[in-house]
Amino acid sequence: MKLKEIAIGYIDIPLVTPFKTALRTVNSVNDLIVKVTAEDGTEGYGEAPPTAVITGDTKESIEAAIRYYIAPTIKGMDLEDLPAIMQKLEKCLAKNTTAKAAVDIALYDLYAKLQKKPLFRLLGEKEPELVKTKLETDLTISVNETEEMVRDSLLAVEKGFHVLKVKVGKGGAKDVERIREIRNAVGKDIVIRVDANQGWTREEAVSTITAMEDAGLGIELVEQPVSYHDFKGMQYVTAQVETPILADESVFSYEDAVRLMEEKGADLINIKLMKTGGIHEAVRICDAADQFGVKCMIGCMLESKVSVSAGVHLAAARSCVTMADLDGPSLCRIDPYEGGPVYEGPHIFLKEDNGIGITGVPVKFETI
Ligand SMILES: C[C@H](N)C(=O)N[C@H](CCC(=O)O)C(=O)O
Ligand SMILES: [Mg+2]
Repeated sequence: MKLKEIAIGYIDIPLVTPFKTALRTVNSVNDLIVKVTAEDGTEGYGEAPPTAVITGDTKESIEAAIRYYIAPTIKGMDLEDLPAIMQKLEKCLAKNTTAKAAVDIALYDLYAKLQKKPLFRLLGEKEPELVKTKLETDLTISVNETEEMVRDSLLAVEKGFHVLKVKVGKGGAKDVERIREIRNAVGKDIVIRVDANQGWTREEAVSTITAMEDAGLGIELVEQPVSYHDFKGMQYVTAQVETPILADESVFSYEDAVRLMEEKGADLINIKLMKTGGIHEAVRICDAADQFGVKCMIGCMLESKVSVSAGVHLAAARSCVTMADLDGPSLCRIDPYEGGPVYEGPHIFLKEDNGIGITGVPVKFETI
């Protein structure tokens, strides 16, 4: 069966509240959606969020990569030979991981549908007895003035979330105050993970995390304390503090992940499909994490339910994935799609529908 057609369109979904990190502020999810169609009319969907501050990929660069490089390279290829398509996708242009991820996800969705299997069952064939059918995601608390963050944290707990991913990285001493006040408000049973999004220097990271430890704030982990450039800084912070360090912006590829695990640049890895260029490379990172005995998070950018669902399927399929930061759909004001994993507060339920499970995508597509 050949890949007959590739089409693109856009979705624009307002957020419940502005999303604020040490790197950016965003008010809506404005993403490119990809549709791939097989000769028999079966369709697969993918999504590309332009997260320029992390991946370097903009709306314009994503569209150009798919329109002028990826689509002409893979159109007409044999869908039964997915590895061959993935190799062409990887090699037709360097970097551009977001555009590659959107197409990779759409192809996996289509491939699993043609195999008549849910994607998580297909990806979980290595260890079928360990496949999960239910996940729990955290909810992100944007970085703001402390009072607002406390209010948002209490609201999240009221909605049933047990794990908060609190954005910091805007002044070490202020960050300790933010976490202290949130801990006082939510109590000791709520899990707090902290994401600095590269906002600290090495020294600031160590003093800030140590202050949180000394104050007994019970932090589960700290994500990406220093710049993604600063590998030695990641090693330094990981060695100096007790709290586990999770690498996010430092790890895009399999090679990044292996170096980090070999050279102790972090204790844990946040795998995001938009950094890896899709499921294909993310699976390789999971295989490496299995070998090193390192636990992973599957995370997302600010994305809606098409691509986040692909992350959900991968998280369900692999036992090295013990943490989910897959709250994109929870941050959106509406869910415009039909089908896909079911979100109920913090819980995500996998269904046995073929592929990713998304059936209705309200987007005006242009065939390219
Ligand atoms: C949305 C997710 N919970 C998250 O916080 N992801 C960020 C990057 C999001 C973005 O800027 O689009 C992260 O883990 O750093
Ligand atoms: Mg992060």
